[in-house]
Amino acid sequence: MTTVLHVINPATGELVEDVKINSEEQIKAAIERGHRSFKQWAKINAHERARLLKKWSDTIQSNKEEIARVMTLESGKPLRESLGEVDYATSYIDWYAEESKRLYGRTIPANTESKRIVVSRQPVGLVAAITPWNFPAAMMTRKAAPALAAGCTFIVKPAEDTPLTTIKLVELAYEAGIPKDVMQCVNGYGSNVGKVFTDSKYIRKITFTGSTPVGKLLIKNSADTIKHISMELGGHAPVIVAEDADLDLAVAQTFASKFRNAGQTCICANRVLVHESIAKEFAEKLTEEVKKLKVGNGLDEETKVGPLINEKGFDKVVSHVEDAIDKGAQVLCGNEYNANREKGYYFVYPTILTNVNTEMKIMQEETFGPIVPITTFSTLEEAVEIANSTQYGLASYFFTNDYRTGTYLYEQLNFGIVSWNDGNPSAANVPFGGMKESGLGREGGMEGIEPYLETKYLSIGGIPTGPY
Ligand SMILES: NC(=O)C1=CN([C@@H]2O[C@H](COP(=O)(O)OP(=O)(O)OC[C@H]3O[C@@H](n4cnc5c(N)ncnc54)[C@H](OP(=O)(O)O)[C@@H]3O)[C@@H](O)[C@H]2O)C=CC1
Ligand SMILES: O=C(O)CCCC(=O)O
Repeated sequence: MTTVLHVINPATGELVEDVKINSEEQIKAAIERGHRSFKQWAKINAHERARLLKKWSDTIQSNKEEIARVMTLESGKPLRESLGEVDYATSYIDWYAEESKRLYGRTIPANTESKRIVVSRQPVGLVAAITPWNFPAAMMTRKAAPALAAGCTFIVKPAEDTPLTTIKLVELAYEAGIPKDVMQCVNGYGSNVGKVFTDSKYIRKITFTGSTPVGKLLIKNSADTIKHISMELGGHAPVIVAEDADLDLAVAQTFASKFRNAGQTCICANRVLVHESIAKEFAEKLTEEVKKLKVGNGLDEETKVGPLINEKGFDKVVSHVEDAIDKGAQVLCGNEYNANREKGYYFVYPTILTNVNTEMKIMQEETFGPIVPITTFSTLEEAVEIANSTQYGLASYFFTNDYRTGTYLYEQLNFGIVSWNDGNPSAANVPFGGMKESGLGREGGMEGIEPYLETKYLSIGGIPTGPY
């Protein structure tokens, strides 16, 4: 039985570092420490918690280049994107440092003169987070920051492919003065650590970003101890380009959405629906841009698209492309690979497919790769029907300059995120999250701290109603 995780650079297949796997006993001991430290941490006043979070954010920023380099080495994303992710990660810490000071309660007018009613918020307790490999920094901080801001203690298990960024972020939290038992990191295989987390009575909340099947399992396994849960799961984002859309804007924003992190994001454009009158022009313009993308090692400054994370991800992407071609799709560019199973690297060249239909896997499942399937529609009703015909409900995009079309699409699309003429809706100040099988709860914005809080009310009776 192996005792380490081999962290592999997906651009070269070379070992970056070995990370020790924590034993079940070590994880349970970490959980107990997190539980014990909760009382103390919850008591610290909100301004002090905010100060420590701000210091953590500043400490991360002071180490930005080093963190970004580690992120690129373990995840393969282009260095410029890793640098951007460090900023994105600290934006959540900064946001929740401020929000911690605004966890207001309220009073309720009582139904008798002899009573007073006060409502307050308190932290849920020890929070366990399981994070994915596609955003190793931001997915951790957008869970850790609201947890700590609310007064919860926190324990995280990063993805086995990308533990190094998280380990570094936790070290920097200690450097910033956050107590060791308040934020902890444990490493191991998802199924093992996940079970220890869900079985523990000390963990009061599980927060997860990853695939829908694992999310469902965590929900089921959390039932025995009735944990709070937040689930940010898979997506299958439609892009609708209406007849009157600004075509250049639609092309540029679809491009931006699709190729971030080589298409390995849960909100990236997964199927593109273009009005039949402009589909040819849209596809040609997009192909022209896509052909310019340089695929390569993320450390190379020219690289715009890095490798896929691993063999499993590569196999899924290739199977979607092959299935589409078998069923009649045409390739406008791409459908080329530079992969070596023995050496362990998997590059997929950005691919555009047309003549796509809803029978193809690529139109039904999350692809997580740099592939753009384009299909056409003739009426908006038809576009909405295709867009909504999925079990997912995370992000959706549309392009139109007509406010009536925009209002109609916003109201009809069953997605937690609806993005109008905008390919990048992510930000720390907005409620990110999905409907249907894309998840439960929201991360970011004022909504993102709610899942870390319990509501408690105090009913005071016996208050004299006459002269005192
Ligand atoms: N919403 C999103 O942002 C993401 C969506 N996905 C989707 O999922 C697909 C598969 O990616 P994959 O990496 O396998 O996703 P997973 O859901 O398997 O991995 C995400 C996290 O969950 C952990 N995990 C895995 N199995 C369990 C388990 N039984 N109990 C508890 N935790 C577990 C993983 O740990 P470990 O790494 O040790 O397995 C990792 O930390 C992708 O192609 C994509 O479609 C993937 C990642 C992020
Ligand atoms: O893909 C994901 O799981 C993370 C969402 C990225 C974002 O916040 O934009």
